Amino acid sequence: MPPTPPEEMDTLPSAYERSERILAVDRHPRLLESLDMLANARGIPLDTAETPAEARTLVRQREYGVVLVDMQAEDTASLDLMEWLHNHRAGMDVIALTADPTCRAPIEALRRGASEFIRKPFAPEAMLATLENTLERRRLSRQNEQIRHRLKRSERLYRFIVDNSPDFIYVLDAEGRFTFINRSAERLLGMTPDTLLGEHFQCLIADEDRAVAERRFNERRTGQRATHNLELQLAPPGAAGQPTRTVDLTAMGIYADGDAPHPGQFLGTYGIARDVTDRKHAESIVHYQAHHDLLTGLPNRALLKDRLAQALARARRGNEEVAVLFLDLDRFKVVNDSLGHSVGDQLLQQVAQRLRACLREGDTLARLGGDEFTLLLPAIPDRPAVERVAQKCIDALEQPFMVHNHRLFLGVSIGIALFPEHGETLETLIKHADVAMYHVKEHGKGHYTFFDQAMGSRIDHHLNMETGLRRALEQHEFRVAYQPQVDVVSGRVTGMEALIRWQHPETGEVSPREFIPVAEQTGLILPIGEWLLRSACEELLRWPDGNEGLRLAVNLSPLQVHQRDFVDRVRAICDETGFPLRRLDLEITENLLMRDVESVVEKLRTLSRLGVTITIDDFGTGYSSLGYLQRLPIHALKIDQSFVHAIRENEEKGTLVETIIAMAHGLGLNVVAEGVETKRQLDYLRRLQCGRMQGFYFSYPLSGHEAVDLLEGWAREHLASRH
Ligand SMILES: Nc1nc2c(ncn2[C@@H]2O[C@@H]3COP(=O)(O)O[C@H]4[C@@H](O)[C@H](n5cnc6c(=O)[nH]c(N)nc65)O[C@@H]4COP(=O)(O)O[C@H]3[C@H]2O)c(=O)[nH]1
Repeated sequence: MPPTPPEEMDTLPSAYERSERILAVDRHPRLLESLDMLANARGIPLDTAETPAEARTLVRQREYGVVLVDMQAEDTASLDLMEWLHNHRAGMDVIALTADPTCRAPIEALRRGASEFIRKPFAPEAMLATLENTLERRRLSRQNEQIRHRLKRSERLYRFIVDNSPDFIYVLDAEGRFTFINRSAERLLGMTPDTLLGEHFQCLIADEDRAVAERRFNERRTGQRATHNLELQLAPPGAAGQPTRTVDLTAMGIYADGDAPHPGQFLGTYGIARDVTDRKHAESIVHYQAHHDLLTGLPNRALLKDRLAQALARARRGNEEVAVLFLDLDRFKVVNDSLGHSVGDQLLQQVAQRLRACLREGDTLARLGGDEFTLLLPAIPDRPAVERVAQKCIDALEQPFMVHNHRLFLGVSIGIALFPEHGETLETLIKHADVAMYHVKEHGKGHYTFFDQAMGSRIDHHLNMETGLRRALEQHEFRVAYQPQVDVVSGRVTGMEALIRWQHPETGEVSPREFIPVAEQTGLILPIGEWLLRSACEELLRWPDGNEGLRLAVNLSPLQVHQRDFVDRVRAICDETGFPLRRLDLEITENLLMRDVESVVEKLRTLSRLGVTITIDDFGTGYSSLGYLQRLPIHALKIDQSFVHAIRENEEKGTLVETIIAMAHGLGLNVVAEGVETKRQLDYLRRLQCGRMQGFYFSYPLSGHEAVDLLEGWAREHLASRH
């Protein structure tokens, strides 16, 4: 409940300035008459009474300031009246009139409550002067009383205001000890003002602010120059472990004035401290939010820019190099789209944690949004040092992540730009690191690379690519390459994988690794994919007799499968071209199974019933779930080439191939190994009973004519080996 202020200041009685009434008590009417005339002439209101009893009645009815009482010798009634008047109302003046020439009567009158006496007979002027003096004295005394009363009220009002001020109001003596503290000390510090009186102000200041407080208080500034807006942390004694409070403080020196014994002497300090803890806290939250990514707690783009600007300034002064690494997670989007944002968020938090562990003090890791991170390495000694950090990040993210019981595989592509070699400004460096990263993405992901001017701009590149792809469709710049798939048991070519090729009129052949991602992002993969399927079906049917059993493997983008009428489209192409569905092998990636599983399963089942076989491509690199595999009408797993290549490099990784093959056999699936390049790989895979293989060891992807030649050659060899 808010404290209530003291009542409004008393208003003065309205009759204050008016003359008070006088009562004259005398048994002689003539005297009363003459007194009445005198008073009237001066404007003094006067009543008269001839007996004490009449006087008592009037006093009870009206308020009189002065009562004149005539005293007769041996008259106890008038003395009793005086005593009664004195006791009846405090502050009433009783003036005794006496004809007694001795001191006895006046003394007796003063003893019984009279404040003055007038000896009879009296001159009218003397009587009037006495009356007026008495009235004036009474007026002054009342006025004093009123002023004292006002001051008291005013003092109470100011004390109320000071004590109930939300601010901490204090006065220090010349040595810095508290001589006054208002009650807000209790709210602010949890201490009563009494416990602080006499204590030195430093007992409230937090250690780190003591020096600055000492200096500022010692300046003893006053007037316009007084200390304002000094921010101090308070850590009151006995509040150990409590969060400190922050105050915004003013301090004004107090000096003795000209009338004092030592004018100009420093007497102490007066000031106000306002509790700004909550405001500071709110400010720091706002500041934190403005500079950090709230999901991972990492610096955001704004803070990164700030740090980068500082690093560049320092590097310029010291002739140093700075590295900016742009990191983009591989396969994150798939996880996020399929398993939901909660899994995606936790995954990002784990990624941030792992990346943080790769850094030294002074490095800045920032999240720029989505799955993009930027790493700033200030003052790097040389390129290999940057390469080591990049590799460390790649290795750190290569290990599987566990989120909600999902074992998830990510990877990271890193682009690097160096100051000053690749850019002088922060915008250029970030842009070039981004371009380099994009370059990595297009060339196989999971690596790092330094920026190169030849990479051009990412946006230009993307736009040019998109325009180029549209034109390529219209101008028939695509063609199909065929790579044989070999059954190593029978030694025959059992199938051909159709791979798209783009012959760019200006730049020559463009790798599908470069343009397929753009085609997928722009949706152009749909017409391109259909074109490839139709063209390959038509072409295979034109091949010479004897190839009727040859299967056609075609890569499908998830976008194609997610089309509502996907099954009808495949069927229509086979109907129109006359290519039997049972010769078609559709290669899909594991990532396809991340979204709309039910509908994908349904479509694949329909195709499977029609004789189409389904192969999981790049197996082992994506989000693998055996649970899905069991539910799907899959016929084969295609081991990703990275595992096959690993056979050459390191036997240990080769065991992964072993595991995949064993697992596939366990599920009753065929296994195709792709990217077989050496005899050693072939032998190793053969030992593991991998039946089908594909790779440069057998053949590079070929044009249609070359493929036909190859098939004829293999057929001859096969025949020869049989005879
Ligand atoms: N190092 C090495 N590489 C080998 C070897 N044997 C084959 N390759 C290459 O490995 C890729 C195999 O195709 P993929 O894994 O489906 O990977 C394909 C596939 O994901 C995509 N792609 C190609 N054609 C199409 C298509 O018509 N549709 C879709 N959706 N994607 C396609 O582009 C990727 C790259 O295709 P290509 O550049 O043709 O690259 C082909 C092929 O030329 C070997 O022994 N060693």
